[in-house]
Amino acid sequence: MGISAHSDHGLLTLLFQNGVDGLQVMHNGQWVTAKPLPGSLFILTGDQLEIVSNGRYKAVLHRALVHGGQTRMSFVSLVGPCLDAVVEPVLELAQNDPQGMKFRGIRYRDYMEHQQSSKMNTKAALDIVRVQGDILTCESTPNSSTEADSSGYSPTS
Ligand SMILES: O=C(O)CCC(=O)C(=O)O
Ligand SMILES: [Fe+2]
Repeated sequence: MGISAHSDHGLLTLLFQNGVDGLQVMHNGQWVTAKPLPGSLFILTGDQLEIVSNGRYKAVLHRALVHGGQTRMSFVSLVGPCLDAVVEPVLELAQNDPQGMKFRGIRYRDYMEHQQSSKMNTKAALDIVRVQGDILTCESTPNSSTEADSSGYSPTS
């Protein structure tokens, strides 16, 4: 099974492959084949980890290619917060970052629905929460679930 370039919506993804190449990760602007070592698990960083770490941990862009002749199997387990959790950068990380808060808070369920309803397109889903231009300072940043709720975000817009 193949899948086009994307990052996963959760915190971490555990991935176990059957030994047939196909998984590639973007590294320094190039696709690199992540060779499955026998008995090993791959752990991929996801979008929620990028948000909560204020961008310190980047969600890894990855894809899977299929090869004729060999059957490739991959078992995927996504680890994420509970669906109603509002995910936002850890305050201390944002305070220590010269760029301040890089993401707005969002309910995980809304983020997931947004990502699933859009065309799988690299890491574009993160743009819905990315703070652009008007960099927020930690003092003025919505940092509670009630403020995040009133952000005007709509998963279908
Ligand atoms: O086929 C793979 O190994 C990757 C699957 C994947 O990226 C996903 O399910 O999100
Ligand atoms: Fe994935």
